[in-house]
Amino acid sequence: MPESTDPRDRLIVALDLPDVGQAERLVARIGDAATFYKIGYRLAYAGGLDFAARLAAEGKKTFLDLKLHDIGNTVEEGVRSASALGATFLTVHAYPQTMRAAVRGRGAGLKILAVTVLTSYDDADAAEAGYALPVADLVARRAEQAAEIGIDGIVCSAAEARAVRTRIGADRLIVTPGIRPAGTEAGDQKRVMTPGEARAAGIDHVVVGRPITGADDPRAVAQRIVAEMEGA
Ligand SMILES: O=C(O)c1cc(=O)[nH]c(=O)n1[C@@H]1O[C@H](COP(=O)(O)O)[C@@H](O)[C@H]1O
Repeated sequence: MPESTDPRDRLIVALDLPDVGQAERLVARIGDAATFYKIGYRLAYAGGLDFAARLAAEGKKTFLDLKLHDIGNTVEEGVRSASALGATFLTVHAYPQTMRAAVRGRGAGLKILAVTVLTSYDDADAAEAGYALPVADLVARRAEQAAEIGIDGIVCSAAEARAVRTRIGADRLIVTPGIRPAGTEAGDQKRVMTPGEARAAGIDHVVVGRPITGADDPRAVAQRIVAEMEGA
């Protein structure tokens, strides 16, 4: 994908809020400081899909973070339904069967992102889930498979961005959650980097939720994150 010319597009604000009213108020407070919003299943199950379609109709970019994973037919048809919502990105888990189905169901204009290993996982969590590989190796393997299958972008930690880039080439996207401006709480995130470190590692977009949604001045935090990436 060609590089976006608007630096604000690099920041995706995760609208992990309990209802559409709160999401609307946050989007209004952030104003033109952000152009791209993620709707995950906290909001999606509370009217967020209609809200996402409205945001898209108003000219914002939207990311449906539904992390689909099911039998192929269900994923393919689910992706086909989601394609009608006017979103820019949709997530699926990076299992080969799931990724192939998502590519089959993808409509024009919708990019599929494959979630490799969640940023709340470290090696011990991966081992507990039954994986023999360390997280970095699992991310690399899934990124390679995603590229072979024709997935548009990878979700991983910024710590893996350089290794992922060598495996997926320049034309696929790297989208990284687990981003924390210096001095903010990591919370349940384990593989964390700052916005500037992530940008320097070659990511295309960062996803930031609580450091913005929980801020006294969310607009100012969004502006600082964009500026930090521009300076990186
Ligand atoms: O797919 C995602 O967006 C995602 C993948 C991942 O590995 N880790 C991760 O944190 N996310 C999402 O990114 C957002 C991060 O939120 P904060 O930790 O509040 O910044 C949440 O909405 C997560 O659901």
